Parts: sequence; structure tokens; C-alpha cells
Amino acid sequence: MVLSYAEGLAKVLRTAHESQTQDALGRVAGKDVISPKSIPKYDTSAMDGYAICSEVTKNASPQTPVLLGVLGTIAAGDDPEEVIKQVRTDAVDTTNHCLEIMTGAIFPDGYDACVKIEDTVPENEHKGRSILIMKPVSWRANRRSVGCDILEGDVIIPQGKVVESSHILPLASVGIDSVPIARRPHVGVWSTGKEMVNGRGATRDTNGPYLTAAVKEMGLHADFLGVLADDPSALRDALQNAADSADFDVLITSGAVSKGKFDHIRGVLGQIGAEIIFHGLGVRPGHPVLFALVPGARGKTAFFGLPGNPGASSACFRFLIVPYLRALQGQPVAQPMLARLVRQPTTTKTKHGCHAMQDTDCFRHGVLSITATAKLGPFITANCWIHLRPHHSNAPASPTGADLVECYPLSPMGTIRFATTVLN
Ligand SMILES: Nc1nc2c(c(=O)[nH]1)N[C@H]1C(S)=C(S)[C@@H](COP(=O)(O)OP(=O)(O)OC[C@H]3O[C@@H](n4cnc5c(N)ncnc54)[C@H](O)[C@@H]3O)O[C@H]1N2
Ligand code: MOO
Repeated sequence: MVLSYAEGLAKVLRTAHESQTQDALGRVAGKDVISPKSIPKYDTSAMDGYAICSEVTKNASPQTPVLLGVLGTIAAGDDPEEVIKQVRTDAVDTTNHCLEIMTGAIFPDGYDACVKIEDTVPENEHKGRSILIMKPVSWRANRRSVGCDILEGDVIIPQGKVVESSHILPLASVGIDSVPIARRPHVGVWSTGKEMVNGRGATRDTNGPYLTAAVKEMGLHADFLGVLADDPSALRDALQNAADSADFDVLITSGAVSKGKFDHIRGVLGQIGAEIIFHGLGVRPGHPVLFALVPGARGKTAFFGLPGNPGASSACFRFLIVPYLRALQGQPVAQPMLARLVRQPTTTKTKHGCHAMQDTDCFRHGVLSITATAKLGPFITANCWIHLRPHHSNAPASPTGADLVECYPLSPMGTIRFATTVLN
């Protein structure tokens, strides 16, 4: 039958946001993936053995074994009714017969349990094939009920969750081979600063490679667009062209957002009519951070002006841009792991830093990583980001009464790995 235009269009659009499961690995599910059926679809045997009526075995013992004739064999994939029809046309007395049944095979009507093959003794002298059962078999023993694994309507992958290879097991079992995926945001990254353009300041660009890699690590598109000199017209042209191209969902610069003579980002944004959502936050490091919407030929593009100090730009990326990129894909804010600090710092400001956490209950406070945002040494030993609230005013209370702090993996997609030695 010919598809209607509307049906065809729906298929075209669905394809745009669906990916074969193998290709969807590492991508974010754009919608809940719902099971269309219950698994197992039928009651099946959990063991190789014989489908029996358990009631008849209630008095079974070595002295009083129960003898059952074997009608036939049901293999996985067989229709039990067909198997029975092949051997009997008359009604079967289930109290003195059984059916050999293999693991995963559909249970025949009239039998409730499977007795394992090793719990039976073959008895071939009796007419036809028979077995002896020496002990009682419990009701529905070794029988898997329909839907005992996955029920029709169960959510296999919730919207916003990253698709992983382990999802393939339940997906394949219910016959799903493609997954709706969220559109992958595209991020453009620049670094700024004369010192990195001519190299005489002996400063290497750390922010550009880091930010580009960290976005890619989230499974998203990232383009490094180069290092811009401290030249307002070069900055203006780069930002305006990128916003007009509509190629990017998010634009990021690092540097030139503070109060120095060459910190031109704010001024340039004013020239191109950007809406400044904020410039400056009560957070250390990263207080000069700027967030704006840049108008372009085809709409507004989100812009983050990160401070130049690498510790500040990476913290602002983790605590502002990662949540934004997750939200673009319909993902909730990541949940932290809670930990208690060995030395409890008091702070009047929200603070972020990278730390070496010892275990889930306590960890050492890497002071340098919070106070010296130009230093990158702490990243060598750190295994997590930490979020300190001012005075821990709203901090969640631990069972022991001590304040807890929030910790996040260093990599937005990673987990916190504990070192075997204590790191200072
Ligand atoms: N008078 C004030 N001065 C500063 C303030 C302030 O409030 N008042 N804030 C300080 C803080 S905090 C930070 S953070 C920095 C941020 O300044 P900018 O965003 O304007 O950054 P720059 O001045 O361009 O660079 C600062 C520092 O970072 C180095 N840098 C820049 N980009 C990179 C890069 N891609 N890779 C590696 N290193 C980079 C740059 O060479 C400078 O050393 O301002 C303080 N000053
Ligand atoms: O952003 Mo600055 O410390 O706050 O480096």
C-alpha cells in the first residue's frame, strides 16, 4: 500500500532523529524507549527437564517414586501444542504423563512445573519412554512467567540517558534495533590573547584544546576555531560570522572578560547587539564569567565568555556549560556524589575546584586547586570536581551531622575513580 504524504514525512523525520542501536552508543536518548512487548512472551522453562503436574509428586520419595510417561520433546522455538498433536490425538492425562522440555521452551498447557533432568531416573522398561521422580517438585518450579523479565510499557532507556552497550541486551530482547536520539549540539571554541598568538609570552593555549576535547568527550560536535588576538574587530567579526552561520548551538571564548585594557569581549558583544544575561557571578574561580545571547542572521546563539585562567575556564565549563549542554539534550542536571571533607573550609562564596578524593566518606582538600586558578598541577592528581556552597548554608546534612560537599567526576561522562594511595 502506498504511504500517505503525512506518513512518509513522519518516517523521514523519525529517521532524522533515530539511530541504529549500534550507532546510538554514547548518544543521548531523545525520548523514552518503551518496550512494545512483555518478555518472556510466554511462560517458559528455566531448565532442561520435564514439564510435569507438580501436584502428583507431593508424596514422591525413593521408596514411592512417581512414574510418568514421556509424551514427546519440546525444544526452544517449538509450539508445544504442535508437539502434543504429533503424538496424541486424544486428550492427555497430565497426571501420569509429562513432556521433555528444554531451557527457554514454551510451557505446554496443563503442566505447571519443570523437574530438572538430573532429578529424574529414566525408566525405559515400562511401555514407551518414562521417568521416575523421587522427591516432591514445588508448584511452578523452574518455570519463568510471561513478562517476569520486562513488561510491555516498561521504559528501557529513559529520555536523556546516554545509550550504552548494556542497553542492547533488553533492547534486542524486545526487538528494538533503533533508538530516538537527541540532536547533538555543535559547539565552537576560541581562545583569545596575544600571548598565545605570537608566543613571546611563553603561554601555551591550554583552554582551547581542553574545552574542545571536553565537549567531544560528551559525545557532541566541537570545532576549535582558533586563537584570536586582543583585537576588537577580529573578535567582533569572528563572533558575528559564527552567529550568522547558525552552525553552532553554543559559542565559547576564554580570556578577555575581566577588567584589563585588552579585555574586549564585553565591548564587542555590545557592538553586535548581544543580550548580556550576566557578566560576573558570585563564584570562585570564574567570577568574571559572562553569558550572552548573540543575535545572528537566523536567530540567537548562546555565548559563554569564560575567564582566561585555565582553572577558572575549566570550572566554569564544568559548572555552567556542561549543565547547559545537558539541558539542550533534555538531560537533567547531573547528580553529585556527596562526601565529607577532612578539613572543612569555610567560605563566603561558592567555590569550585578539582580534588583528590580518597574514598566516598572523606577526602583531602586540595587547597591549591581552589585558590590558584592559574595552576594546572592539581589536575595531575585530582579525581573529581568539588562544589562548595557558601558557609555550607544549604549543604545536605550527613548522618553524622557533618556537612557534606558535592563531588562530580572530572570528565562529564566519567565516574569518580579512587586512587589507592592518599593524595595531598
Ligand atoms: N583588576 C582585576 N583584575 C582581574 C580580575 C578582577 O576582578 N579585577 N579578575 C581576575 C580573575 S579572577 C581572572 S580569572 C582573570 C580573568 O581574566 P580574563 O578573562 O580577562 O583573561 P585574560 O586576562 O585574557 O587571561 C588571564 C590569564 O589566563 C591566561 N590565559 C588566557 N587564555 C588562555 C588559554 N587559552 N590558555 C592558557 N592560558 C590562558 C592568560 O595568559 C593570563 O595569564 O582576570 C583576573 N584579573
Ligand atoms: O576566575 Mo578567577 O580566579 O576567579 O581565576
